[in-house]
Amino acid sequence: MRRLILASSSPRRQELLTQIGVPFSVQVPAIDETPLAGEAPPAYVQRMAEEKARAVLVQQTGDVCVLAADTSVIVDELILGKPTDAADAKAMLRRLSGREHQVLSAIAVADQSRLNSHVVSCKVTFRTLTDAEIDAYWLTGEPRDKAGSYAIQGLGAVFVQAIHGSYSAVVGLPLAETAALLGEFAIACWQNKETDS
Ligand SMILES: Cc1cn([C@H]2C[C@H](O)[C@@H](COP(=O)(O)OP(=O)(O)OP(=O)(O)O)O2)c(=O)[nH]c1=O
Repeated sequence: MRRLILASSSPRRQELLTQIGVPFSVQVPAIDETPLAGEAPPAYVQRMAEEKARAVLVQQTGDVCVLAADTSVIVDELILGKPTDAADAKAMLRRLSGREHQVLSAIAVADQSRLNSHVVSCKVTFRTLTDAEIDAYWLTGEPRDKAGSYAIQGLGAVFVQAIHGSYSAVVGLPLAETAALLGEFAIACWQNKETDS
């Protein structure tokens, strides 16, 4: 029986994969997440997801499949990852205030013979944020480990006026595309068909 490993430290990705009924174990990838000079955002997120998958795959033996993902916020042709500190987070949130931005999420699945990956784009529109709100949001702790310094699934939901595209992609794992990609590797979703919702 083929085992699936989720190469991720993100609790959101674990929850999302669990939601679609795919059994998996977790290993945390260690890679350098610095963009290359002039690297286009879709190429960057795809490379990150592929490198995370490869980093965990090389440590495995047997019939193993590895899934990894990467999420970045794109605005003004800038790639916004996780903030380095309070000032960085607040600058990101001021930049996102009152306008539309793009969220790019890449997924990669690899086994010992091949690696397939896919990039999903979603548009998110924020209402105007005040400086006081941005300060208060930073103090909640939520922005610290989130690309673009917000979480659509959390307190940051109050900033979101519109979303065009995959909600799960913004949270960190595009589920329709993940199910399809896992299917290409003979890993089915809905393996636990009981639902508590
Ligand atoms: C925009 C947005 C991002 N995020 C999260 C998803 C990702 O966990 C994180 C982006 O950073 P990533 O580098 O994609 O992932 P990560 O470092 O958290 O985890 P991994 O070990 O898999 O590399 O931002 C949200 O949770 N909600 C949001 O609305």
